[in-house]
Amino acid sequence: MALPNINPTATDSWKRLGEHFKTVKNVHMKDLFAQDKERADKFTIKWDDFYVDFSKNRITEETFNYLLELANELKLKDAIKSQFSGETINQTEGRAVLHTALRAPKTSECYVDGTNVIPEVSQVKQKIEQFTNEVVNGERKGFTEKVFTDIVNIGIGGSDLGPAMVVDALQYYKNHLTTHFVSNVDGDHVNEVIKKLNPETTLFVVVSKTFTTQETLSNANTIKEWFLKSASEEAIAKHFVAVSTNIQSVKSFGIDENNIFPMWDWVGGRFSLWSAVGLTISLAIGFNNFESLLNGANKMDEHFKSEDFKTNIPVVLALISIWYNNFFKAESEAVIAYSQYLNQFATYLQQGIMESNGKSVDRNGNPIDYETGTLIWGEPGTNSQHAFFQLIHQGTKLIPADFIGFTKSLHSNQDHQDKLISNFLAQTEALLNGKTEQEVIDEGTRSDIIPFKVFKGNKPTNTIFINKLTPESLGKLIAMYEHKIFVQGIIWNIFSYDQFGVELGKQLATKILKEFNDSAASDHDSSTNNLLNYYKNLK
Ligand SMILES: O=P(O)(O)OC[C@H]1O[C@](O)(CO)[C@@H](O)[C@@H]1O
Repeated sequence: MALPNINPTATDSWKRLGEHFKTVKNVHMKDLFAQDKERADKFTIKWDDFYVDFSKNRITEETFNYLLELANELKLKDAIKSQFSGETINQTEGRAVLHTALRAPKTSECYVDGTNVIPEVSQVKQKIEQFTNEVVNGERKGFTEKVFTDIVNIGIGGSDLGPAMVVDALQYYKNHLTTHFVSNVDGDHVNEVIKKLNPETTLFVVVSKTFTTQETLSNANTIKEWFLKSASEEAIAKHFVAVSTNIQSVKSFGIDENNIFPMWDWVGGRFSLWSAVGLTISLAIGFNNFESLLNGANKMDEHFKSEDFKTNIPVVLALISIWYNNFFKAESEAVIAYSQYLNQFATYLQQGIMESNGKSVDRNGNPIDYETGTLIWGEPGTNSQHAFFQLIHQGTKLIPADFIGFTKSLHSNQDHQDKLISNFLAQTEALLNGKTEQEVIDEGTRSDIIPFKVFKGNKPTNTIFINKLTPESLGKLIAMYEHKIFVQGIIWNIFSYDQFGVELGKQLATKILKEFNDSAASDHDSSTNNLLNYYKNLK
């Protein structure tokens, strides 16, 4: 069964939402709260250790019902079934989309082309577990019989961002191994990392689904050359491992067959941290913690699969986001985590969300005349309050924001935690209520600066309050956003799992690279010709 293929704007619920929008677009949330004492309770989902309050949104019960109708009219339930059952929903690449199978229990079944993939997944997990234990316990050693002290993950995009974000987010749970990430083809990146390494005690994890990515292969080759200055070719087998679907190319690179961790083409790069792509995560925090991360994601999968849409966290967040994107025409969304550990979370989400849903043709290949995709950005609170919150509070743009916080901090310092959470709560309250002119006057403000101190409020936020940052709760949080991406792709009638948009730049870069040794460039547009020649003369 293919995915439903329905133009969302042609549905009754979309039309109803359009009419309804005219009646609520100027309503102030402050008034909605005043009119209904139960509003917060009505628009809060409590699930496991998650408390998701979406009441501070510019929605009424009617809006919410229309949005739920939209999900039904677009056959979201069927689409979810198609995804989880391994159908080829990535139709443009002819692949299933099954990152959920990577975190499914060992006893479950999931078929791709008639084969249950779970046993293979379990085998690779066992390999990850054994390898992790051997490295962490010091049984596996380098070429001079010294134990490993450092791990370098060499990858880019989905082969870097997920592992890098999770290792950083779960650093509290880390063991003695020091982890490094090399991604950019900028040689300064790899060279700065190399400066910190001892070849005798460093393990290199080359992660590339395709094993054709220019950045990753360049970095891996540079590191190999550096390594071979102090070690023999045979030592590569002890120090280099790879994660890829392209076994042949990994072998040609010189990596021992036993050191290859396979993955499958039904795992999209940006959804791959749950596979062997997460090897660096497992090495950094231990296999048990890696497994807890996967279990957390699986709990969110179950919630997403079975929960009524009304109380289904990813579905509700996706629908609200559609409301702003397509009706209020909000262009971007901010993700503000009140945890320094989630410093890289928005950067990580950018690939997942923008590579998936930055599309402008529908599932028939026809141009779309409605907005898709959302610009995602954010930094941790409270730092971001001192950076860009001015624009969210008093700027002209509507920027819906997710506020993510944890009721307990990992280090026991209640004073800091209380201050952090007071900011977390205060900001969404301020964004909701704003400050009226009268309130500014009552503060005794000088009359000529009154307008500058008024806050309109009515700025929407979701509050995602989680008990504690653990591998499991992080797994749930990441999976929550993955499913939000899926729901939005279904509603927008686009294919979320290809990324052809990254190819053109790559092709042109390959062409330009060859031209650096030619005579003056002349077959590009005049701007590119000039820039290219400018570089050639100065490099
Ligand atoms: O793992 P690979 O094959 O090296 O690809 C890295 C990244 O490149 C992309 O294909 C596009 O830039 C991403 O989707 C992917 O995560």
